[in-house]
Amino acid sequence: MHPDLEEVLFDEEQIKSIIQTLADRINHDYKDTECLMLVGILKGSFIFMSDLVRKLTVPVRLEFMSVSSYGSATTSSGVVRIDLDLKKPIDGKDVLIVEDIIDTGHTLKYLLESLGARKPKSLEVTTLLQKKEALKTDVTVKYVGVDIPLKFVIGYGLDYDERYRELPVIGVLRESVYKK
Ligand SMILES: O=P(O)(O)OC[C@H]1O[C@H](OP(=O)(O)OP(=O)(O)O)[C@H](O)[C@@H]1O
Ligand code: HPA
Repeated sequence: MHPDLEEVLFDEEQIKSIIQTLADRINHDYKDTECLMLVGILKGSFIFMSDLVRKLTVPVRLEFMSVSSYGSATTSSGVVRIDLDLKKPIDGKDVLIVEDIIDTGHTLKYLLESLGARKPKSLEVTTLLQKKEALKTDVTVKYVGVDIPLKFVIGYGLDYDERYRELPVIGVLRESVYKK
């Protein structure tokens, strides 16, 4: 186990199984789509997106957006800005936002408002992790991999101060790392 981890929440096998369950639901629900546009939110979703897409059997297109939310390294403030936007219109398309984690929900609320205003045919969200108890907004997430406790997690794309994204497992960051 990485020395900066307090505990591992999900190992590689558990992550794989969570993603397969999500993919099964998405494949079922979008079986009649002409094309599902997956919008990965950088950077955190990059590993989840790449594993999820290989389990999908419906026709897909991949797009990415990058947003920043202001705050400290472990909390977001609610002020969100688009750094990289979609290059093409999404009107009339089935759109699925792909997130690694929903925490306060501020980032997602902003994204839903921004993308919803562009008149997609449908707009839903999948997230690998959700901290239900941390939600401060009224966002609805249809495809949630797993609910996690109120702890700061890293690995499998998730960072602390741009570190640990490469860890193959998801675990809780030791408080001593960010309370130095
Ligand atoms: O629900 P919220 O409290 O808004 O937090 C969730 C957001 O925070 C993370 O991104 P972050 O801004 O850390 O950027 P990153 O994806 O580049 O790590 C995560 O990927 C979500 O986009
Ligand atoms: O627990 C978390 N870990 C990493 N990034 C995050 N962004 C919001 N919550 C988290």
